Amino acid sequence: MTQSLCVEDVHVTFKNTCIIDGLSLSVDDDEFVSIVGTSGCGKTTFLRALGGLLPNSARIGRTELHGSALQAPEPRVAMVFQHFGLFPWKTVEENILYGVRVQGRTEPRERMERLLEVMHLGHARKKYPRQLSGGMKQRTGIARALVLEPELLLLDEPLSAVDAITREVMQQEVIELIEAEPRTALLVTHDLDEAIIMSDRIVVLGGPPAHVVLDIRSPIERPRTLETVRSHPEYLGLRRRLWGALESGRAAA
Ligand SMILES: Nc1ncnc2c1ncn2[C@@H]1O[C@H](COP(=O)(O)OP(=O)(O)OP(=O)(O)O)[C@@H](O)[C@H]1O
Repeated sequence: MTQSLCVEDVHVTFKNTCIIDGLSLSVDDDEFVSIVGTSGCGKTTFLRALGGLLPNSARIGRTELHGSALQAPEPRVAMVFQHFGLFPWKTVEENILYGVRVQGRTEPRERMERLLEVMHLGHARKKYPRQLSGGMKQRTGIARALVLEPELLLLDEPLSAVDAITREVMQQEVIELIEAEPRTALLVTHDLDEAIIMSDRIVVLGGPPAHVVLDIRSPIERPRTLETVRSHPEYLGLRRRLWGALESGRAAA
């Protein structure tokens, strides 16, 4: 496996408060890694550091994607946000194509059509975000990131604002998308089951300040479905280990 993302000794400080204290992580090409940790430990801050969304004065350390530094938002990296981040005055189709247009790239019409189809958004392509359910908004957010074919996909609790049933359906959809089109991805989630179902590897952060408590490769191989993961003999043991690490991360903070 080739290394895709390399994070070395990253520190983030806001107004003299240390939020991330020397975090290092390397991620292989096409590896799907989940980051879990108790509320406020610094997970979103870590993703924002990778997405180039923090002022350079707030962070030090090395963040590289395929050997070149990540310091500012760039086309190689796409982020999906918890609260969708859609432009209310643009239709589904316009939202999906926004990044492509900003980058001055040729519109990948065929790719967009395929994403509209797999994300069940074809019928809603001319609708505005106010006319969509939470699930449809987030499908649009995910399609907008994937249409860019990013080298690194950052997902910040993308499914936490949708109801439990939609969440499970979308977990499966995202798994299928990633399995059909492998991609290096980091997912921040509070949900241990979501992390287990979606990931090749799970990193538990303690804090603040954020630090790695456990970094574990999943014993449950792809292809994963909700069904096969929950009935897997290693599932409960893995869940217990993650839970223990979360508790110790909180205790040490
Ligand atoms: N721009 C900022 N200025 C000052 N403090 C900040 C800023 N952004 C985040 N913080 C602080 O950094 C800490 C970590 O926040 P962060 O959102 O990264 O945690 P999190 O683990 O993602 O939390 P949650 O799971 O609740 O979303 C918090 O104490 C937060 O108040």
